[in-house]
Amino acid sequence: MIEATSLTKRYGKTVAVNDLSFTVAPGKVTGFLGPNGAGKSTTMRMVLGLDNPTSGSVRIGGKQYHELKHPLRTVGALLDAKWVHPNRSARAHLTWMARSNQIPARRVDEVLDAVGLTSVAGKRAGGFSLGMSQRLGIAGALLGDPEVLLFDEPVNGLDPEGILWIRKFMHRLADEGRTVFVSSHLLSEMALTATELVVIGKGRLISQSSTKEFVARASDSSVRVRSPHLPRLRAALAEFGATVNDVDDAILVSDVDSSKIGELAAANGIVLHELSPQQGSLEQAFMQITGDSVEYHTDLDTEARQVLASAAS
Ligand SMILES: Nc1ncnc2c1ncn2[C@@H]1O[C@H](COP(=O)(O)OP(=O)(O)OP(=O)(O)O)[C@@H](O)[C@H]1O
Repeated sequence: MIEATSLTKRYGKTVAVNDLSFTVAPGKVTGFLGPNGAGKSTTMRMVLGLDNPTSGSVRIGGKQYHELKHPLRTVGALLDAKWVHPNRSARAHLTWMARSNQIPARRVDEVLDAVGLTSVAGKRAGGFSLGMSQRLGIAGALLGDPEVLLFDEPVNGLDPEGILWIRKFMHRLADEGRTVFVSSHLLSEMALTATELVVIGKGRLISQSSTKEFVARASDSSVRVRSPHLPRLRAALAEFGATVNDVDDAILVSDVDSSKIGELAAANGIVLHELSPQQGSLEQAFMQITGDSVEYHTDLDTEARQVLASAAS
């Protein structure tokens, strides 16, 4: 369990994290979502005691990082996959980490096996692909067999196979009962990976909920309706206070749900050929909810377009 309470971090005039409170529960993958510069990395660094909060606190299993007796046995993290001496082999790197943290050497082979790096364990880490480096970073995070795991943008730059591997691995760790907290600015990716979402913008909490709830709350709640009696239906809906917009051969009805539209149509003897609530995407939800909190609109718009384009292709 991770608990942040009124967490605030200032760098000079920049407020990177602003009065942020959230909890991350065990047994689930919780996504930490926000556009670039929202404060995700700063928050993760504070969880890990790498940066001190200006005010507020963050606790892991009830303790601040510096109060943990065996930090690596409580919390493991992947912040920067390339943080490895390039001439060291994967095994030598992990052995060095294990030794300096009083972790038994046999754990090295266990974690190499867990991330599928056994066959290349003797090779120079400097020659690893990004995907292999991410696996090595994850192996390092798992060395102390910790209950809590933090991953900062773990799929950045990975190919589809690497992304799928990381996603499955996160689910496996959560199924083992661990607390898995993973940051990303990739909205579609988080929809597939996380069941819970902590969403921030400009350092502030925008929402904490299940991914499903987040999408439902913000998604376009309009209903698409087709009918051979559109003028009569339009009149009945207008009387009920609904907002109606024309699209192709249908109308999009807002402010009234689909069951009410069906009842109104039946009460007026109107035939319906289609009555379909419109499902919003995580991208729409994110854009709608983050709204003004987005610091770099242009970046986010470009990014959202890319995500939507890749999802559609
Ligand atoms: N060491 C620092 N000194 C000064 N400003 C910083 C420092 N670290 C972060 N910031 C600023 O704090 C804000 C939040 O940055 P942070 O890196 O935490 O965001 P992020 O959500 O992780 O974004 P990204 O995905 O781009 O890394 C940004 O405005 C950033 O410029």
